[in-house]
Amino acid sequence: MTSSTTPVLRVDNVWKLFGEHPVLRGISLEVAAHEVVVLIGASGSGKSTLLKTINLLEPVNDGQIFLGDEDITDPQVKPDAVRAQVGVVFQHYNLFPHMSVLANVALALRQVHGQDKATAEARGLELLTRIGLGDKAGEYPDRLSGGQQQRVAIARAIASDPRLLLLDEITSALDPQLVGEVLDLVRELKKSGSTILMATHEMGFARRVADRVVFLKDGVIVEAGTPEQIFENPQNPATREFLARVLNPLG
Ligand SMILES: Nc1ncnc2c1ncn2[C@@H]1O[C@H](COP(=O)(O)OP(=O)(O)OP(=O)(O)O)[C@@H](O)[C@H]1O
Repeated sequence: MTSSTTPVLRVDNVWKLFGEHPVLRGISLEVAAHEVVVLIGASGSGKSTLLKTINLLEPVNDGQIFLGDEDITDPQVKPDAVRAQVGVVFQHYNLFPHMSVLANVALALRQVHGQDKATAEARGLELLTRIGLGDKAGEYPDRLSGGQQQRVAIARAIASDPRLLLLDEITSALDPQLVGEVLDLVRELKKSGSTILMATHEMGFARRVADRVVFLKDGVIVEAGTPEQIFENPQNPATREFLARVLNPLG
């Protein structure tokens, strides 16, 4: 049985290789209920791959991943049953271009959760209104700005109240002036109690939204701590070097 102290997510000594190349090397990580954990690290350090293993888009070579009490790396587990409990948003919003914004948000509720059209669309409209895009429900995605499309993708991911939300570089493809509106939405999700694991290159955002920051280098967790610990008092030389580089790219 899942007790109140069971983490929502527990990654236990996960290894992932592409061919001979180990991309995740013994990753262990927990995300507690209502916690926001932010993965930082250089390009290629394994952030996206880790998120993909949790969503069962990439099989692990070794180790286990638990969602609550369930070992989702057990071959008996059905990926669709896991994905129904885990909302995901990627860098590119992946909205269906031929469907209205509302239909995009309602789709998962209909397909994955078997809701009828009217129920799914009512929930979709409620969410779009909550994120300030109720008036765009009937539009096609290409009529929206990148930031608005990404907010719709987030609305779609949270439509079914997932236990865990995975956000993979959700602002990387956006013009800088559109980043803020997406980040504000994530802060709101945090306030409303969502459990989130996200990868980002936005250090300012990691600092503002994270309960815990995890620094990955070459597939290893080098250091983890509160934003204050990581950004103001990093202990590991590799963390210090990474932060110096990304915070002062010209310095
Ligand atoms: N499908 C794949 N086949 C082979 N190698 C892969 C595959 N996906 C990722 N890799 C390699 O795994 C390593 C980690 O990639 P990953 O995308 O997880 O890093 P990342 O930290 O998310 O980087 P970024 O910040 O650029 O998104 C990289 O060396 C990448 O080239």
